[in-house]
Amino acid sequence: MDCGNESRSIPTLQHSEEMMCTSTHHHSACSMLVTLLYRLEPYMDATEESSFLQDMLMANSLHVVIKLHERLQRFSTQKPAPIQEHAEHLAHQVMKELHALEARPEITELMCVLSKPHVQDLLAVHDRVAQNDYEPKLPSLEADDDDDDDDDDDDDEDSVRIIQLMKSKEPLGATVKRDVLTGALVVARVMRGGAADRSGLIHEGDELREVNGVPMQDKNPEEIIPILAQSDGAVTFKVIPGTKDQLEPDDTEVFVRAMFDYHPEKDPAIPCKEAGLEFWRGDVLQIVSQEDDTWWQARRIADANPRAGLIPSRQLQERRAVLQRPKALFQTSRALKLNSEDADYVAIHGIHLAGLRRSFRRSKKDRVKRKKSEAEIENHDSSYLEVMPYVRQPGEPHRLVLLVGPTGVGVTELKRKLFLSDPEHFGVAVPHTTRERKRQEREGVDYYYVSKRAFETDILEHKFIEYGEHGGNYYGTSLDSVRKVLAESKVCLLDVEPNAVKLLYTTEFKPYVTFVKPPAIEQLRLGRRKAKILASCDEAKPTRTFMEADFKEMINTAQDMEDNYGYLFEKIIINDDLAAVFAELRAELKKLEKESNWIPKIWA
Ligand SMILES: Nc1ncnc2c1ncn2[C@@H]1O[C@H](COP(=O)(O)OP(=O)(O)OP(=O)(O)O)[C@@H](O)[C@H]1O
Repeated sequence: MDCGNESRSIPTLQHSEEMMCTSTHHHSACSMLVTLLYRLEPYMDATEESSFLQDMLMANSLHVVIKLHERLQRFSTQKPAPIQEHAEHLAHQVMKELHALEARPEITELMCVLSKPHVQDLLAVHDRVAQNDYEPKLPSLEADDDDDDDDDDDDDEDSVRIIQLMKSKEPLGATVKRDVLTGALVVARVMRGGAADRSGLIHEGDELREVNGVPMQDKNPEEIIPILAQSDGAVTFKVIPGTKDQLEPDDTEVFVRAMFDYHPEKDPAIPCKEAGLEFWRGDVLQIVSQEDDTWWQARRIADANPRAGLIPSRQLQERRAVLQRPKALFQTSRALKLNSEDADYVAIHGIHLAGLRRSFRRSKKDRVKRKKSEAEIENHDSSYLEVMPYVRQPGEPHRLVLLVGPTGVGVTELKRKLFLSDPEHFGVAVPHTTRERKRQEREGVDYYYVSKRAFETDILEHKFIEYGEHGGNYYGTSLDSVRKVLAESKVCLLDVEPNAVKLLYTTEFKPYVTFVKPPAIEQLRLGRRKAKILASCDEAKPTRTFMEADFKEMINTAQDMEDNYGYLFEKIIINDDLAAVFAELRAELKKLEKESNWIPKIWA
């Protein structure tokens, strides 16, 4: 090989490398090929041979194979751990969600990719590998003639079934109990989507005779767990099939929002703690089986795990709720007296936020004062609320955004910030008043000015969401003023007392109820040092700085609100760092407008 040849071949290779090399590993593969070519060149006597070899070694496919080989080599020492074990189920859920969204090119493309058989197979294989669901091989089944010699009962041999399952990392997904009548150990429940269910071989009511050759006659249900734990790979069950009908295929589409927290390990009544499903208030659950009146089977939709868990049925939970004594009646907000002039609260950049005017806000507080004697505890759903996915269609009004919180927590501040962030997009309902219009004010912008008689007629006709009296005048927010904002295709921001939420809990408004919660008292002391609240009735000035008692009352009222109305709250935000909370709420509202969200089924 002469120098001329060398200087020709190497640049060609380098040119090829630039097109393909994306990693240092690949670079080493390319250098290896260059070296190989270089070493072989002295043994080649024809240009044809040389160019054939060069072509072969330069082929893209060869480089890709080498690159793959190098990657795999790396993983042979690193052993990557799966991020999650149920990719197939997750892809299925994603497809369902995408289906509900409006068709955009990227959505269509993703759906197309996810529905390709080879992508689905790839995900299935991924899951099997992630769950170690591939080894060892099932041993061949021995004839059970010998075993039957030991049986001291005279069951019909044909009815005994031998089942082998491969044990992977996931639990079997079945519970067992002792049959009180026969004393036999039977399969009490097969958890939907679990290993036993997917095998299709174990059914509720099957009698367990042996597990891995160990007779079950004298065993307690708990004693099976160590036997299963000891078994490595295949688990053999000898069962007598029960008479119970087999489970229907899993096609239930019942979704609920949980109204309470549930921790199975703390529930003494659950038949099997390990089979329980933990959840928190607000979680959306898919109910996959309601066969048992007391214990349902459900999955949390946010989980990728397809195996269902046990949860208390609606019936059970409501019975439990009735037995619990209601907490102290809802404490009303601080009493206020009509001692300040009727001043604007906000007039920034020429934007008057009528819904934030101090006189109006005070009237709301007075209204609360008047209603103090009314019990705020209502009969409410204390278990599950059936929900369904919802995506706003183009042209449809936005969901009404309701902000609820104890006095001084920052509801008005958040509403103001949201409105000012995009006055074209957000709107605030214009309130009604019976007081005189001031010179600088405009009808329908600052207030709707109406007579006392007209206001009282509207009260009787239930036109107000809330109303109150302040300085001898009525103030109130009407349903129509909210409708007006929605009709302008704006997101209507409204803060109401929690007892008014129910009035708006309709298909028309589809309210998104956000509860603004105070942080711990230490944070309040620190963060609200300079903040001002509306003063109480016996104070000369209309606003003043927070006092210790304000913080305590805020926290107590928030707790009462959560206890009594928490079932209505779709979002809870803790108003600590104002800028962060505002950003979170803004992002949440954006998501609400674009993505699928869960709404009560009764709004359908
Ligand atoms: N996260 C926060 N950090 C510090 N100050 C805050 C925060 N949120 C609100 N504030 C301030 O606290 C005060 C009370 O807030 P705001 O007026 O919004 O209360 P509110 O919930 O509307 O109660 P009310 O209806 O009784 O007026 C205001 O001065 C406001 O700027």
